[in-house]
Amino acid sequence: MAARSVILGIDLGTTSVKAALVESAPGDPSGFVVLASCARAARAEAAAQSAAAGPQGREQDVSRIIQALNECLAALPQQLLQEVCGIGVSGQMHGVMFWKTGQGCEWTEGGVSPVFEPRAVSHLVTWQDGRCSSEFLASLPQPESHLNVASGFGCATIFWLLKNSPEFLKSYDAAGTIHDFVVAMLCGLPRSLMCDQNAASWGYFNTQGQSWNSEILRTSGFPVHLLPDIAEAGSVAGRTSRAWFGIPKGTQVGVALGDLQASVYSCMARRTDAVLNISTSVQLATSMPPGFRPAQTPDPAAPVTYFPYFDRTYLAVAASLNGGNVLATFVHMLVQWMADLGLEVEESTVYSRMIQAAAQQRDTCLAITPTVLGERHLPDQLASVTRISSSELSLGHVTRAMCRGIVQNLHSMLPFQQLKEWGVEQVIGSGSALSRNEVLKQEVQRAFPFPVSFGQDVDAAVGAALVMLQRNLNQRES
Ligand SMILES: Nc1ncnc2c1ncn2[C@@H]1O[C@H](COP(=O)(O)OP(=O)(O)O)[C@@H](O)[C@H]1O
Ligand SMILES: O=C(CO)[C@@H](O)[C@H](O)[C@H](O)[C@H](O)COP(=O)(O)O
Repeated sequence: MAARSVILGIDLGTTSVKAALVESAPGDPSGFVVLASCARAARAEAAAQSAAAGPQGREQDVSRIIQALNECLAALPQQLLQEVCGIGVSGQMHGVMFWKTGQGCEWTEGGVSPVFEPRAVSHLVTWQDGRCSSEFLASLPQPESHLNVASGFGCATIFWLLKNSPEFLKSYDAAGTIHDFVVAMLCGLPRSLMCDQNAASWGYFNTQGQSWNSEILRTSGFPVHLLPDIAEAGSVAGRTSRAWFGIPKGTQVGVALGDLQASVYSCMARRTDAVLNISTSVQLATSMPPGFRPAQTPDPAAPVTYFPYFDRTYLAVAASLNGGNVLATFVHMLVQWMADLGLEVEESTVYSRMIQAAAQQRDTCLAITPTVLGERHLPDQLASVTRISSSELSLGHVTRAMCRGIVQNLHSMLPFQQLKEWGVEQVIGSGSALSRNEVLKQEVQRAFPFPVSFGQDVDAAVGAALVMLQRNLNQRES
């Protein structure tokens, strides 16, 4: 029997790590089947390594993210892992971590299979980080890019560290996103490699020229030696330097992709589809026509931005900072209040009870603007609650209003009627915050003037695998 072509897809998200094993299935309408998948919460939030980051700092412990990745791989069927012939990796964009070349990890051979553990690495400063104030961002040089620079973008964070913790930066000679780090460790790359999807999410990257604004950065004293080399999205970064959870040594590993682009790749069946991803954050994306080029002078007040996709095409994206993290903040608040009252309740219990209560509460007059993190185009618009009446304060009312508020906030960024004018005919939902929340699904279906269907909850991992699968198939045809 011919060897199977199984591809492993990985998504290193902000809240959880997902992994999926995908195989080509010519007889299936989608052309592929998901043989197995796994998700593990990373619980990686950690105190900022630089005290100057203040309460707005948002950092994650890389060893906890890798631990969640190892748990996912260990939970996948061993006999399928042995058949893996390619690995696709995606993850939370914008964030930046640092490591020492050649010392970023240590491979331990003691267990069932070699695994790598992070060693000389920093925390990951994530896309939710707010240490860069508006004043600090205004002090930075003007980029030559179609995208503005916001707090939580890799280059902004590096500029902040250069000013506030210069000694910290001197400890490292490599940088990348968490998913670039995983690819570099799996392949033993001498230098960090990054595709344009993630480079654009750092700022100071020109997608037309496919290059960093090196001169602008160098003139400002930016440590340009830390910038990763650039490679095409969908290209191969290298081959695994060891066997890994039964996956053979020498397996091809793709250059790491953005989580949004990987989700879109797995969900968008037709160009007229829009993809709504609600995970820790929210993105509503639709593809722009081939040949489309974004204006090179971005409007900081514009709620819709253009993300590089594949083959020099772009996605129009309304990217809200406030998605599942709003619900998570509410849940954490309730758990904290109950602890203050002497009661101990599991977060999972709160999620299930609040969603159940809201499902019974089909409507509410309570109105919640959920922007606890502000928005990149409106950083000072924080969350608010209006139309509060004593009869609408149940857990069901508040949860229904929160779910509705998340969707309405997105609508205020990209009016759904605009999608119709762009030729969109249906919306595909993705992301765990959506797939695990019937009330959020109801509010999405109510808000959109089109049919809405829902993908899987490991969409970015499946998308990362499909990019590698398609590459393998193209290689065989050529
Ligand atoms: N037990 C649960 N029930 C319903 N929703 C949950 C539960 N746990 C987490 N969530 C939601 O899922 C979101 C995280 O989705 P996920 O896809 O894991 O994010 P990411 O891809 O950004 O890591 C959280 O922000 C929260 O809103
Ligand atoms: O914020 C934007 C875009 O600006 C998002 O696309 C961003 O990449 C993602 O929200 C982050 O990568 C986090 O993704 P997720 O962890 O919420 O899935």
